[in-house]
Amino acid sequence: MSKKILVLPGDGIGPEITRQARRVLEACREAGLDIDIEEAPVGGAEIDRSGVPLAAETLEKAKASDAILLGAVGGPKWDTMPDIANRPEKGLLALRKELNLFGNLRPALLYPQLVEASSLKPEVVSGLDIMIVRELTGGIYFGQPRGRETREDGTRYGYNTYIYDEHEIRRIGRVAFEMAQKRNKKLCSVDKANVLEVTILWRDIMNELAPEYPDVELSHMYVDNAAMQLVRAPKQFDVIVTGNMFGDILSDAAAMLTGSIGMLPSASLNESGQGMFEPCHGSAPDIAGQGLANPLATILSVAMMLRYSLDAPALADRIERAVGAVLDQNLRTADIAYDGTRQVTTEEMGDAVVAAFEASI
Ligand SMILES: NC(=O)c1ccc[n+]([C@@H]2O[C@H](COP(=O)([O-])OP(=O)(O)OC[C@H]3O[C@@H](n4cnc5c(N)ncnc54)[C@H](O)[C@@H]3O)[C@@H](O)[C@H]2O)c1
Ligand SMILES: CC(C)[C@H](C(=O)O)[C@@H](O)C(=O)O
Ligand SMILES: [Mg+2]
Repeated sequence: MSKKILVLPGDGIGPEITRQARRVLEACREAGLDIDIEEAPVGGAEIDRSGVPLAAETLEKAKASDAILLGAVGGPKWDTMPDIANRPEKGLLALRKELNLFGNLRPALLYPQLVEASSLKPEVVSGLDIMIVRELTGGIYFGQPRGRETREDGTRYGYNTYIYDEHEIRRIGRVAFEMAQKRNKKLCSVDKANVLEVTILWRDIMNELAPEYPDVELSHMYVDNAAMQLVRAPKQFDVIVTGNMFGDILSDAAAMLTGSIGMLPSASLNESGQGMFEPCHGSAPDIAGQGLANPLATILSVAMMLRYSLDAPALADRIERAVGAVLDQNLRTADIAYDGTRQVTTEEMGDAVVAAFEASI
């Protein structure tokens, strides 16, 4: 039976980058992948259409899909909406929560052709290959109580709750240990256990899991130090596991090691292997509609979809090789261009990846 793919372009550069990624998906269909592709609005685009960031019928379609490809949501047009619970980002968070996509994989891999595009020295980043495993459906993003209120004396205050229970920590811990087993067998758990009780529990649970994975070397690091180490000596890391908010921040920092935020794909998975695949970056309103956006993070997210949700690892390899081939041809979107390379538009980059994909076997 055909696998169902739901494409949610979203806002800003979302439609531009998903258009190119969808072409790669269609090239996979030509190559024999049995898929049906459907598209729906989400985020600001859906607010403009129906008043809410995620329509009930889109959520139902998402639940019934084998995999979802999402561009990005949000933008200045909706940033002043007073009710944060109805902003574009809420559509994305609701999808993650409703589909129970707790396991977020964010691989920061430096293509050797992009060593010079990174803002760090070549010797610091060359050969970089890190996997950040971010917990995605809990922590301070979803903890209750939360709100903004005003005291009797007129002082306004806001609050959120940073909470994890041991089951949530254990299940993301297992994802990370298993990932480390398939890689270089080093796992660094990032927390703030010197200050926050919730992360003392996080550290305890990681330590409790460790004996089940004797081949994996577990270490712990405070998040402030981890941010520093990521730019000082990133190659010390293999797999990093951390909570929702720390993972959000550290993955953007890791993105720059790979040359650009436009290079970092992601997979968000639930226990049954269903997944949502999206670039780590946002809707980039500053460059939207100008053909400047790098579609490679989204295209590489399609590769992750094939590997993690559609059981088509050979096609995933083929997409990743096609991206390498395009970089070998010296083609670069603006964010990764430098002297001696040829700057291309979002669409030209898509053309080149599709051509390289079709030319390979
Ligand atoms: N997953 C998502 O949907 C997601 C993720 C992050 C931010 N957002 C939303 O996006 C909006 C903008 O957020 P922001 O500016 O903080 O972050 P952003 O990631 O959208 O942009 C940060 C910077 O990186 C650049 N950039 C991002 N993606 C790029 C690409 N593919 N190619 C070239 N350059 C790229 C942008 O031009 C900008 O200068 C906000 O509304 C935010 O909430 C959405
Ligand atoms: C848009 C926002 C809700 C989202 C997050 O914070 O998770 C984004 O920054 C990301 O990294 O996917
Ligand atoms: Mg983010």
